[in-house]
Amino acid sequence: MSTFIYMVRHGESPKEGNERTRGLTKKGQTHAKQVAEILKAEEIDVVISSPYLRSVLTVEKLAHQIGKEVLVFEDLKERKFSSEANRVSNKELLPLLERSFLEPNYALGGGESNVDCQKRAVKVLKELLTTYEEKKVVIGTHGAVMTLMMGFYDEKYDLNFLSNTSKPDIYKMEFSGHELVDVQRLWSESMGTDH
Ligand SMILES: O=C(O)[C@H](O)COP(=O)(O)O
Repeated sequence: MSTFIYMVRHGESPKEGNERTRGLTKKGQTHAKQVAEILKAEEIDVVISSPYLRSVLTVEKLAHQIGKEVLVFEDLKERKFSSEANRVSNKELLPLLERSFLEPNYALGGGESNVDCQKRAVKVLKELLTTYEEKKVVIGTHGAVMTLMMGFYDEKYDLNFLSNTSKPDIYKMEFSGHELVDVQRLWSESMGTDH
């Protein structure tokens, strides 16, 4: 029997504000409903999330649908890009990501590198694969940390992959033990997304 990890990148969130506490826009709230609807048939066992509100809110509806609460893991938070508590603008983020995927140890002062972020998030993911062996586990997540977790198992999940993901997005990863055997995208862009 396989273990399934569903990476659910959060829905649309306001483009400004505190990284930890900004929630979902109206459209993002619709995204959360769509996520719950898509995953209804999957018979999910457990719903886990990054501590950031936009991520929790994207998977909360789904958790309640199966009679559970969202379990939050601090080390599943988005890569910390800088020392700022507020969102880094897209204009600053793109060159930072480009450099980070070429130089995985690169970080701004007060921020994390890709290597640091991948290390702490994959540690959690490995623990989850052991704790929830043969179960179906949803993880509410973010673009960079999700790509780094997926990239640990297959290097094709790189900056190009990240650039082609949407908000929200859903990837169903199938594991045999700790080995990744298959990935399917469950979100369809035709459902309306944010980039
Ligand atoms: O998923 C992500 O890329 C991060 O959480 C950033 O999302 P944002 O575009 O809402 O800032």
